[in-house]
Amino acid sequence: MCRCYKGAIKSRKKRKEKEREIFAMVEEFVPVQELGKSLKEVPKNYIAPEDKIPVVNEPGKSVPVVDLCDFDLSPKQHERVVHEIATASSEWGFFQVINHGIDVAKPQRASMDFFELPKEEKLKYAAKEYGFKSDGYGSKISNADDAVLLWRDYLFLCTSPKRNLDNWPTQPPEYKEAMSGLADDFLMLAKKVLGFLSEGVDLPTDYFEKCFGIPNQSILTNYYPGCPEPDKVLGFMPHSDFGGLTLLLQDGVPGLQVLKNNTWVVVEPIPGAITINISDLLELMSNGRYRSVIHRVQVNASRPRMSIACNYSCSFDSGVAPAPELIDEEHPQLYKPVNFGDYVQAVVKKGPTGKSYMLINHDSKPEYMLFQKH
Ligand SMILES: O=C(O)CCC(=O)C(=O)O
Ligand SMILES: [Fe+2]
Repeated sequence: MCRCYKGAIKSRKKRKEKEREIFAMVEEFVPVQELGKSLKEVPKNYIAPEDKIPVVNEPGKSVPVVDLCDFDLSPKQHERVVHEIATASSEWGFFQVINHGIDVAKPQRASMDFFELPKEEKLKYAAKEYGFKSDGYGSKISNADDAVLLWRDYLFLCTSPKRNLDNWPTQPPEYKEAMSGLADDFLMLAKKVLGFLSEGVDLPTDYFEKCFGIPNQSILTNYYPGCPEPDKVLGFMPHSDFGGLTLLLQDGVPGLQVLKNNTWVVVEPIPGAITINISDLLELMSNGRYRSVIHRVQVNASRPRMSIACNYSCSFDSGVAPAPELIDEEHPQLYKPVNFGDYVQAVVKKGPTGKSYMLINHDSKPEYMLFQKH
């Protein structure tokens, strides 16, 4: 056996060991939905650090809304959409789309019906691993000891390249069909948006889609129960998304906030709209032209809130690098190429806090640093 082959086996083994440690088995958990029913005070391990950043919700300061006109776009409208999406993605990292042609009511109803099932029924689908590798119902995403617990339960589904429908809930009966339909619709919409984003930086329409290759897509449904002390906890800690592009359905209850000029801006829940945000890989691929921005979720005293977040990224063994076409004297290379699997492991190990890691040092060791450009 040649030396490099032995070396490859050894490093594959090491990587598997590392993965096992990070994506460790999930211990039994109490759904937050159950805690919320019985407690008058929140347990200590859910109390989030105090945040001094003010919240603004003024008219005129809100995430841009882009009208997709059911994709019946004249060349002029097409140009407008490209311009609006590219501007929003570099200034906000977030935008909402309306008239996108996707039926969002069915998957939202089916998901809410799932979370309203008795605890015993939901626990049949309890996630077996932390992180973003196995389908299932759970509450904790990271196994880091110091990760603050979120006032949130979730249902995670892998939807591309493989969909293991046998693992998906059988209740409510229409769940699988509704969510599988949403996954297909979101794949199509994500590809169209990637086309607009490519054109927005003068690259061929299929440029970013090709960079992602066969998409790795997942759907994370977040359920934020009403909370006896909503000001002490967070539904989601401030974080940036680690994938390429996130497509999100809100349910009409406010809660999502995005960081803009050091203030939290509420992302208004527009009925039927889809919120889209640039995630870390696309910031990296676009060499910083598009920004993966920090956001968080606040919870309510009495009303639960539900969101459905769909992550579009590349396969775990892909390497991702800034587009050479977007590097020149005026725009020096800001990021080091990264292996997506390593990147996700680093994020899961740390838990969803702060700006995710971006590889910015220029040697070849996979060393992740907190990225602090913005
Ligand atoms: O619940 C929301 O509105 C946002 C959730 C989120 O940020 C995420 O799933 O990454
Ligand atoms: Fe997020």
